[in-house]
Amino acid sequence: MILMDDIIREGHPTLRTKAEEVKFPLTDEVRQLAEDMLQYLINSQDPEIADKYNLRGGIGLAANQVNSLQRMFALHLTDDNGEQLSFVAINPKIVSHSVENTYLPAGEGCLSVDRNVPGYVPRHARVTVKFKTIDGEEKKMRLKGMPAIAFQHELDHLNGIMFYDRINEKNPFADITDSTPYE
Ligand SMILES: OCN(O)CCCc1ccccc1
Ligand code: NI
Repeated sequence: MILMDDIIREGHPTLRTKAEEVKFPLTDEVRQLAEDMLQYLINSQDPEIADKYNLRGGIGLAANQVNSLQRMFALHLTDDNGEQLSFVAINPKIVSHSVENTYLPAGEGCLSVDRNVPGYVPRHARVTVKFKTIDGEEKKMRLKGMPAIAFQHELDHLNGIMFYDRINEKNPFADITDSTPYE
């Protein structure tokens, strides 16, 4: 099982390296890693397991964060309608997005960042995404709200981008044009 010790922290070069397309069919090793990443999120959201293994709660986890350059990330969260989203996105792409932006008024955090970095992180309010599942199935989804924000946070990781790269340096809480806070 993935533990906090397996999650690399800022300063580790893999966080700034672009992940490579995953080849299908998946090797057993890549499949296992994908499953372990999703399991980490499920464990981290279970109070007993998280407490027992000292896991930081997360709704997403990208391969870079466990020192792998496979182009995939796991998401495990409930959307605005209470729908459970739980999947590994392999070779994910944003195929289109809204002009409108959004951001979390409380800012963002990251399992690979052991400090608070205040400021608004501008994200597309709505995204249409494509990816393959562990079983090689092509998926196309329209996301908004927290799922949209999380998908973009994870996809950034696959491109070596950290959430604070997107915060306005001069004024971290500057009004983000064309945007509505996600509250
Ligand atoms: O990359 C995953 N991660 O570091 C865990 C937190 C993910 C996250 C996603 C959206 C908004 C805030 C935090
Ligand atoms: Ni992160």
